[in-house]
Amino acid sequence: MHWCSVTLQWRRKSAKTIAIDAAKYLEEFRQVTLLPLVPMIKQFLKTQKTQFQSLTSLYSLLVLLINSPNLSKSLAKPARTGASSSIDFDESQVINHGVSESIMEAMIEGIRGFFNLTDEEKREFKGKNVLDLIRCGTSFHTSMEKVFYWRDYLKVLVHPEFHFPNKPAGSRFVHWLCCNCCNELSLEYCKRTRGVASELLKAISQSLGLEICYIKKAMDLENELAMGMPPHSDHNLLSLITHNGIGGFELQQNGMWVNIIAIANSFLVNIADQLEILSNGKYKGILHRAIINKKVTRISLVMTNGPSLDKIVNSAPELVNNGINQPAYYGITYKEYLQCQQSNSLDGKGYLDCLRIKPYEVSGFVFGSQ
Ligand SMILES: O=C(O)CCC(=O)C(=O)O
Ligand SMILES: [Fe+2]
Repeated sequence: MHWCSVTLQWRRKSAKTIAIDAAKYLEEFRQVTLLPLVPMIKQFLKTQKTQFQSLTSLYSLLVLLINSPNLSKSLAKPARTGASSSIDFDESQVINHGVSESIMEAMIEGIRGFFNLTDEEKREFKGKNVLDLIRCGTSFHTSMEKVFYWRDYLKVLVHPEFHFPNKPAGSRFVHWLCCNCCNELSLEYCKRTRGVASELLKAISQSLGLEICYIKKAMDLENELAMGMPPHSDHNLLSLITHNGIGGFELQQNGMWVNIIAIANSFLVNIADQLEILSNGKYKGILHRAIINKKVTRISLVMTNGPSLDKIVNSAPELVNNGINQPAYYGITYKEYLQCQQSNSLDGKGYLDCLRIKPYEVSGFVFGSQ
């Protein structure tokens, strides 16, 4: 591919960090509506290490930013970055990279199109969790900031899975799930910039006196595997799974992902979340994922068996009312569970974690106390 043979040129330039003091901003720009400083992200950030661990190839996030047109009037002094003794990537530029000017310009225009959407239109992408697949918002972490940043952002996970907003409608910029996405601008841009990053990492390996592919190998970037399904446990009681013999069904054991080689004509049986609740945690919803590769088509049939939709699933009284064990989960209907789990991005056992009762919440009883 042509971006593999880019010649790299480095040019140093001083970096600017743009910061605006909110009070000063108010004074100078009373006519401009102030962005809400109300915390937008108060939600509990779940530990989502699994998602990081699971990504077997370069984890790429595309961050698109737009700044206020009046920004320059109230710039704080550009922050000085610390003295650098080696190449500082915040201060470097690469040219002759092979990504065409037209793609770069069209991306900039596409970004403008996204940020010109009304708040209502963007609402569905408003961010909650750091690892959301698509997340837009304002500033950086508004509930923590004394100085806030006059920028709106859109962050999308673009590799190993490609995600992109489907708005503004009709734009080449957007990701149409239903058509051949290979021609799409944003996908093309991401592929090419990832290629540039890959070349830079080779150059950096060499500059450190290491073998050319050292960083790629050390960071597992060579792996051609892609995520078929990220780590999750199933929402139901029991799942029965069968495959076309390609493998790729993986379970986590002692912190490692293990590929399960299925016996011919067998079903893989997955204990799922409702069984974990019912058994009060004696059975655990199995954390699993599916891995695919570029070469072969993988087919799986997953038969999920769950309770009735309106059934409130609680831990079985026989397992909790014996004076020793306490209920470990809040009960909700299977329907609610399903709706919540399926309308959020899959993140390990995140949703089940929300239903876990913390020891001090059980009728004032604190485990370990007399
Ligand atoms: O494709 C597979 O092997 C598993 C798919 C899966 O985990 C699911 O659909 O919940
Ligand atoms: Fe599953």
